[in-house]
Amino acid sequence: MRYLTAGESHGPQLTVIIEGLPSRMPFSKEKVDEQLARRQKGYGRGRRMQIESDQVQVLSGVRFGQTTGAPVTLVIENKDFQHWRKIMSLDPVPEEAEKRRISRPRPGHADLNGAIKYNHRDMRDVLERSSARETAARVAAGAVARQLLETCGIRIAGHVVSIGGVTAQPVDLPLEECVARAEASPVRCLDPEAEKEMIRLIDEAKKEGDTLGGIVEVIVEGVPVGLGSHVHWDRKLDARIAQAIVSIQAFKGVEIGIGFEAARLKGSQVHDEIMWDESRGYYRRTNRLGGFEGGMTTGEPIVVRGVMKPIPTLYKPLRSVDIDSKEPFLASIERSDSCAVPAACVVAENVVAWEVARALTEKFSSDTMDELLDELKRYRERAARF
Ligand SMILES: Cc1cc2nc3c(=O)[nH]c(=O)nc-3n(C[C@H](O)[C@H](O)[C@H](O)COP(=O)(O)O)c2cc1C
Ligand SMILES: C=C(O[C@@H]1CC(C(=O)O)=C[C@@H](OP(=O)(O)O)[C@H]1O)C(=O)O
Repeated sequence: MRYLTAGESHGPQLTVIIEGLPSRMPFSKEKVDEQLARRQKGYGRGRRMQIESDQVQVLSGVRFGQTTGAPVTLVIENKDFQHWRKIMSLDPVPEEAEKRRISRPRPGHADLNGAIKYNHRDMRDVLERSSARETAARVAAGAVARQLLETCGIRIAGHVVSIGGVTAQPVDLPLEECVARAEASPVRCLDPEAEKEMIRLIDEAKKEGDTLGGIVEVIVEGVPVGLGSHVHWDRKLDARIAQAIVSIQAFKGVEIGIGFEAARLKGSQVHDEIMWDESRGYYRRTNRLGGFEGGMTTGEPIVVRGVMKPIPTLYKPLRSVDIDSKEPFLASIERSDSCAVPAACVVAENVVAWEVARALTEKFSSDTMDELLDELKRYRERAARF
């Protein structure tokens, strides 16, 4: 399974082409739209989210509620495009291009590196594609992968662990309860006390023209043992998930299970003892390693965390240099979010869903959904008897 995304933040639309899905997989446009709507929510977002109401148009690969096995094309309209027609024109509009040219790169954004690399004197040509608007397309692809996982009995949830240094107390709840609590929280946080403080901090940062980052956690339950492989670096599923997380705009770090904490603990405090009983087969007494050993799933829940830096566009801008005059200036101000951690949590869930679904289709015959389900069932039985 693979996909490509295309589209600019203020261009007419985003496009995703997904290739390699099994045929005869149940496909619901509503379920994709549901994930897109979740991504648009979250306390701390800017005015753009009031303009957009993301929904997919399904242009290929689906018929009568099922995939056909052909590439699936999804399109998401940028409603904001109507305000940017001149600025995003395909034809030359020299006076407009000069008037709206961005020459003051924002620290922390792709502006300057991208302008030098692609030789653009107008940094909008970089900004438009580096923008996290593209995450809508990735969530759409992930939402399709999620439907594959659902059919295989694999469930996924995400929540916000911290914002601006305020950390939620850990909770030990069934997955469904986590989902319900996260959905009800404006910051997708499971701890009501931390939630209040996070909201206060976001308001404060916004008032000061500043921004906040944080940490999100994604949990996947019901995965069979042995997805991914120890035999080669680019088949390790934990590594693929790490790449998927760090590829989300503004994500700077990733932890699997206890992650960085493992550095200060002894082996006896880190590794998960192996147990067996008649009803469960093999299982781990604990799950500190977040469901992975040797790049393969252990069958315990996958637990992965991602660290998001604060949004780089500041209403109280940092110093930068104008690329025309080379004079110091305050960086450009673009309309912006003050905290997008809750929204990014939904992105993280969906990019993880994609990687797990891809690993499933690599392990099992997956031309058709029936073959995949059949092999998965037999494999689960074999693993239990092993
Ligand atoms: C959901 C989401 C929303 C974002 N919103 C903004 C924003 O409004 N303004 C901004 O400057 N950066 C925003 N970012 C982050 C930038 O897109 C990102 O920092 C930039 O592309 C540079 O990439 P890097 O931080 O990964 O190096 C957002 C990121 C995500 C995941
Ligand atoms: C459009 C989205 O996020 C955008 C991501 C983003 C950035 O620089 O990454 C900057 C902002 O764009 P704008 O200036 O148009 O408001 C965000 O709104 C979205 O998430 O759908």
